[in-house]
Amino acid sequence: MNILDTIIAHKRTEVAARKQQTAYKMLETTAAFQLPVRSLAASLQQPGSTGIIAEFKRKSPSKGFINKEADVATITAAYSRFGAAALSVLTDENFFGGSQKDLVIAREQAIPILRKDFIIDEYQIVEAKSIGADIILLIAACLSPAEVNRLANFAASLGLETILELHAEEELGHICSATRIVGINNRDLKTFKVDIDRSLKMAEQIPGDRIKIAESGIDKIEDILLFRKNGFKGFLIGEYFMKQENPPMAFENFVTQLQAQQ
Ligand SMILES: O=C(O)c1ccccc1NCC(=O)[C@H](O)[C@H](O)COP(=O)(O)O
Repeated sequence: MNILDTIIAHKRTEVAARKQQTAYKMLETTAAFQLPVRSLAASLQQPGSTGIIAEFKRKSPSKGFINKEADVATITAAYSRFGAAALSVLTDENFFGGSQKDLVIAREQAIPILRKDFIIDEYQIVEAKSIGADIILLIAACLSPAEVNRLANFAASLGLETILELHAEEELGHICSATRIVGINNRDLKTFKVDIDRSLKMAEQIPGDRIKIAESGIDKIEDILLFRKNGFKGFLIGEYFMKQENPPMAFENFVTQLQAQQ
């Protein structure tokens, strides 16, 4: 089994247990469930948007702990204040040290929030809405095209947006009408290998009416400028900021330099 298989096997057990604990109907009663959804598509297309989707990430299977003591309120507030187009908050506990509570805290910010997790079941999408997420992620490497279609349409029925994440050409068939936003992950989730050119190699094959996001391994202004030249509107960045001694300051400096190049 590769790491992705391990994560998904664990996720199935986790979701089954949570379904026993909290019924769908209960999830729909939270205050966050009623909150208006903020659009990632709109945020990324706003003139002058940095396009940065800043990820709050304490640890990862590839790196172990990146920033064990990171404070979600402080860091997400700074990301929002200094110009992130959206936030990504990991809610997986076992492999990424995240939590649903982190997302609830980050929801104080006025920008769209991605629930970054391994979604395999409608229940997790209702959960995402119940904690205030605006966007969910569907990963082609662990879902069939029919599952992506079903889950993305279900998310849309709740008003949530979906990022469909691809890594390989064979996954292009997962794109469907409900997946308007397509991310290309430069990281192979089965081997952890990062190839920053992966997004560029696949860019041309993504239909022109989709909003393209480059994900993982981004640590330079030049990367973003090159992605933009190739039609990308969004840039998902986690580790680069989270591993710095002062993630808010690192983020502010990065955005200042980026804006100087615009
Ligand atoms: O980051 C990992 O090690 C990882 C391992 C297995 C599955 C998913 C994984 N990461 C999810 C992501 O794709 C990233 O968190 C996201 O794109 C940000 O990447 P980075 O800027 O390189 O932290």
